[in-house]
Amino acid sequence: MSRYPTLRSCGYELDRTIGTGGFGKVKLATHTLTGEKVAIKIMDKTKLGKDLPRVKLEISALKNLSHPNICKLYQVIETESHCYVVMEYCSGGELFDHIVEKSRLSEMESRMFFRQIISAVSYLHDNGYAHRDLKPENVLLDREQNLKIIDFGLCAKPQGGMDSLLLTSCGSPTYAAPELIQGVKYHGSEVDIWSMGVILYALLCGCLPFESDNIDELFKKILKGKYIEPGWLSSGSKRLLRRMLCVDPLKRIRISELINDPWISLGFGCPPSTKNHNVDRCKDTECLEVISQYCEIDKEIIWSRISKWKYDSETATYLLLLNKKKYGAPLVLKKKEVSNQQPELIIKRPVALHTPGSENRRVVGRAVRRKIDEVTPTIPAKIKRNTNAETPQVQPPCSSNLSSPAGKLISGLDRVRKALTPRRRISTPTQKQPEILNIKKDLCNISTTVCKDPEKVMNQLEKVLAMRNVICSRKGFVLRGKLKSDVAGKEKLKLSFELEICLVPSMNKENVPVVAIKRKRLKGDSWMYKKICEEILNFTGKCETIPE
Ligand SMILES: Nc1ncnc2c1ncn2[C@@H]1O[C@H](COP(=O)(O)OP(=O)(O)OP(=O)(O)O)[C@@H](O)[C@H]1O
Repeated sequence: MSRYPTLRSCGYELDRTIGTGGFGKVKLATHTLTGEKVAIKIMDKTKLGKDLPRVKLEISALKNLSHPNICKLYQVIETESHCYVVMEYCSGGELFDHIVEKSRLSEMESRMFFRQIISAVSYLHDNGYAHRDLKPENVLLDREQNLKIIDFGLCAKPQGGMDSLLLTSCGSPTYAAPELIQGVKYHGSEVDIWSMGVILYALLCGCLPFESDNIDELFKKILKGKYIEPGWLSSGSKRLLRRMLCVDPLKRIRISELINDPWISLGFGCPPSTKNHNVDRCKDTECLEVISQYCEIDKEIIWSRISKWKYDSETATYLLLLNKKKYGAPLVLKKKEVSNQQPELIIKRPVALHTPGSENRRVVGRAVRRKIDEVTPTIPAKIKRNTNAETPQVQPPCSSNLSSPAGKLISGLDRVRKALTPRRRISTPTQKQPEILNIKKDLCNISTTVCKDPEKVMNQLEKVLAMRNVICSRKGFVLRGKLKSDVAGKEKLKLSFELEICLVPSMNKENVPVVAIKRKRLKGDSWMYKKICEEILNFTGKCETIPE
């Protein structure tokens, strides 16, 4: 029995947990109708307490924003106890993982990522929003290395527009602008520019400009605005960093100047795009046709419903089809076997979020109407025709080419993987074999070792972590590490992460798989995690030579 039956009845098959945040878990799932992967943020409303407004804010911001570098919202589902936010799945990991992987990025690579951040933040500011929690952990990457900003729980939309001043102090201390930590009134756009300066520094230097374990020390450093400029930085990047990390917000570079800074355009020949990007809100007749054939309802009727952008099942199906079209997948909607279950497109309407205590007669009235809606199908789909039939395929403009050299290589490796994989990984504590990676999917946060024995790598890892005072627990080939710190006599979790020993199908004649380590930060201090990962990466190169 699934722990989240609502998600199943709403047409989502849950997979593994891919993240943990302050509000709950983020799970990978499949939208069964389109077969597309999505990320679902699962929040227990009874545990949200005073954070409920933050969740409301995040949802309302995501509903208003549509930009290629902002994580897309597909659907919001609410029950009595839970709130599920279905989003675009970013399979490329956090931008932070790239810093960990490479220690620091080249100027060109940093520029490539940073231009996308500028494009998204400029769009946000143009639409009256300030993010207020920009940091590499809140910047994810999709499968094509497109950057996606997440976590809008601290964003602000000042009523009087972006020129009005804000007062709430928020964000992560290491990325916070001087005016924010002083507790004075500030402009949301200016604090975002400061955080972007910290991000650019982190990309180029692989460390933070202002750092201390002691919060008072950290604040002193931020207020002084003095940081080390490593010798490898170009004069252009140094100049730009100084303009972004300028203590006086009035002298700090503006987003319009940032877009046109010469360092930003170097090698690209033009500034980052700041076009209005609302492409997902456009009417796509091909996708509508697919839905129309599935439901046997006129396209125009369907569009009249979808264009209301309610972020219900219809919005999700439409946006996911658009997504498929973008990457050239066939536009098909899968029919579920007809049991007593409802078709996916007929789902319960989401119930509006409400703050405890705010109930009044109007809300009760709405709730009654909602109850009626819940039993009224949104699209009366006539699905009782062919049970397993699929809608006619609409050929996308460019199908993926499996006969290309890259396609052949991937399918070849896939065969090796299949030959080596005992169907599915048995994820029990007594798991005998490490997971065999699917190199088509699992590309990020993996380091290969020179060792051929998974058990030996596991033992050595445990030793390295024990030397760093990391508390480890092992389940099969997964090692969960926890680092605790003492805050005013109380033990607090500083960091938790997971390391998994996996096998990568090798391309040599013998087909002997390579032992690799897959890493994932679960919670806590990213920069502490980076230090531990650096030791692990260092160790992976020599684990054959480490004495027992
Ligand atoms: N769309 C997504 N695709 C892939 N992974 C995601 C996605 N959204 C979130 N994650 C993962 O889940 C983690 C937690 O997500 P998020 O930061 O949105 O949660 P939160 O509860 O708001 O966290 P916080 O306590 O930082 O505010 C992220 O760091 C990321 O690793």
